[in-house]
Amino acid sequence: MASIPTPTRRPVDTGRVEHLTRELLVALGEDPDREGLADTPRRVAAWWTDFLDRDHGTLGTTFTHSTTHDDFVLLRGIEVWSLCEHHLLPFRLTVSIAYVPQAQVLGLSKLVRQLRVHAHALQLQERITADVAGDLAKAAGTDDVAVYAEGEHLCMSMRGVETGSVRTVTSCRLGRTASDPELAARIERLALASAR
Ligand SMILES: Nc1nc2c(ncn2[C@@H]2O[C@H](COP(=O)(O)OP(=O)(O)OP(=O)(O)O)[C@@H](O)[C@H]2O)c(=O)[nH]1
Ligand SMILES: [Zn+2]
Repeated sequence: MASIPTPTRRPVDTGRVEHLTRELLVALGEDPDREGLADTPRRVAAWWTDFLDRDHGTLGTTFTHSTTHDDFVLLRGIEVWSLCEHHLLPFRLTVSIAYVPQAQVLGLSKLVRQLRVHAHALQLQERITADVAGDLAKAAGTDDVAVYAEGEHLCMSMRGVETGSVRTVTSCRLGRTASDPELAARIERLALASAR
């Protein structure tokens, strides 16, 4: 499958978002000065800025892999929120991340931080899945990486086709997590278990 290019973007212009949110309220037929809405543009600008420009902390702590342990490490049940780039509505993901360490192991929390870097953006579920796998492969120096994500998209549950029960599952499997059927099956069984 062709990869989906990762877009770049500038930091949020908070003042402009505040101004435009006021305009949006007017366009929606509201009185932006009424009690209850007067502070809404400021709040909306603050949450966009916090969500998109958040500092996700230190990403790259690795440890030298000194044991004979040669099996995978798998984190499952990681919950993150992202935003659908088509409708600007949230989607919630439950994610599993697995890799087979080579010379180095990564600090476990760093896998979650890297996932949040990609989730806190205007996104596609497929792109998050692929980008997290690619970053992990680079950071850990191994191709044996698998990422599974199960998403509920509000653009499909609260509007549009209004199918609240639908979950979208995506995966990106690299190296032996795709080519070794026994390893692939063991990882997939665990990776999808938290989503059931
Ligand atoms: N592949 C993919 N599609 C997504 C994702 N999030 C939302 N979409 C889809 O983006 C599509 C946009 O379709 P359009 O026809 O342009 O927009 P729309 O008329 O609002 O579509 P409906 O949702 O069918 O009402 C929809 O089919 C959404 O379900 C995602 O993460 N990945
Ligand atoms: Zn959408």
